[in-house]
Amino acid sequence: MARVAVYGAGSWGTATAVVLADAGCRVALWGRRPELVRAINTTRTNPDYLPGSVLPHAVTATADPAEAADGAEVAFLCVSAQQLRGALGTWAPAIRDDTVLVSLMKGVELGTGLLMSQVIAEVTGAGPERIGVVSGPNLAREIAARQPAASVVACRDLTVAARLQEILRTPCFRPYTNADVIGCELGGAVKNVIALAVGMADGMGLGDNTKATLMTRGLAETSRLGAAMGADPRTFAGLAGMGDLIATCASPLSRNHTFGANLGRGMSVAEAAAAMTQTAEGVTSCASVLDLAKRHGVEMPIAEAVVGVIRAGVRPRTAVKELMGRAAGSE
Ligand SMILES: NC(=O)c1ccc[n+]([C@@H]2O[C@H](COP(=O)([O-])OP(=O)(O)OC[C@H]3O[C@@H](n4cnc5c(N)ncnc54)[C@H](O)[C@@H]3O)[C@@H](O)[C@H]2O)c1
Ligand SMILES: O=P(O)(O)OC[C@H](O)CO
Repeated sequence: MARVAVYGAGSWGTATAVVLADAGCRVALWGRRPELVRAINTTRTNPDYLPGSVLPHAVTATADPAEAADGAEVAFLCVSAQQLRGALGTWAPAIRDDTVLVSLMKGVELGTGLLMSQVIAEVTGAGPERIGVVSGPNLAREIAARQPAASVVACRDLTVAARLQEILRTPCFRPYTNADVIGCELGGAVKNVIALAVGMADGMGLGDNTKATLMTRGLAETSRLGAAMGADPRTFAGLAGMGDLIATCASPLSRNHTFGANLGRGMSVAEAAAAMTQTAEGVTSCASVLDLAKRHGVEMPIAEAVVGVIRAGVRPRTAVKELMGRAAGSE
């Protein structure tokens, strides 16, 4: 039985712990707050982040990073993207040098423009053969309810990706391997920004043509940035690209979509933020995605429009007018 650790007992960390337990692993789930750890171990649920889902007995929560790391072949990391660097700094001393480190996150670090795999490499000094990523159309509540879904496990070393595939595979969760770590991470980070835009369109009462346009042109922006960063263009047609974009933009369960819809209905950014109890990663990462685009000389007009709404108080209707008023182009 493989022993694994999941650092971060939020909604996705907890849902991933369920998948890993179903796949036959013994799972240590690290949580920051001792009272939540106690509640998880006594009620077998995570009342704050995944209420209603019963956790398998193979999942044990702990607030001690060393206890979580003990004997772990893989450490899955899952806090909000801007918290990773600080949190990993406290976990890393407890984690063995041969433990594979896997990001479950979908964001870009503000200021540095680093993807989560790059933050992991910088903080721990681990090489690419020890760093993986899981990304795909995986809304936590659906995964925890064991609805059939697929995802991508990426690592530059395909032997490691294949091991991660084995560790995560269940009758309901089907991971595919990929060596394109950057493409998978970009797909996940940028779709959050596009889901904010689609949510705004929904909130404004706009219809399916508008949303299909945002999703398709959003994927074009993602692919352009990916090409500039050395990603494999095929990744964006797969589960970590188009797949995740569709799930997030279409689902009322998506926090990014919900945040955008609240803005589209007329809430201010502060009001929309106050209405959230969980991470809507695109709200912060939109600025770092746009920053990355500028560094690579890539045009990302939808991401720019989202940053305008979130950071500069542009009204969603004005942002739509500006996008439609851009110079005509070719596909
Ligand atoms: N929820 C999903 O459906 C889903 C699916 C796939 C990927 N993701 C990605 O997973 C990441 C986390 O999302 P989530 O849904 O689990 O968020 P969440 O808001 O449900 O949970 C965030 C967790 O991070 C912890 N945390 C925050 N700051 C911390 C710090 N400084 N130190 C330690 N822990 C800290 C919180 O206590 C909480 O447990 C995001 O990048 C998100 O895009 C989420
Ligand atoms: O709820 P969201 O918007 O963070 O999206 C969750 C997952 O990333 C969907 O794959």
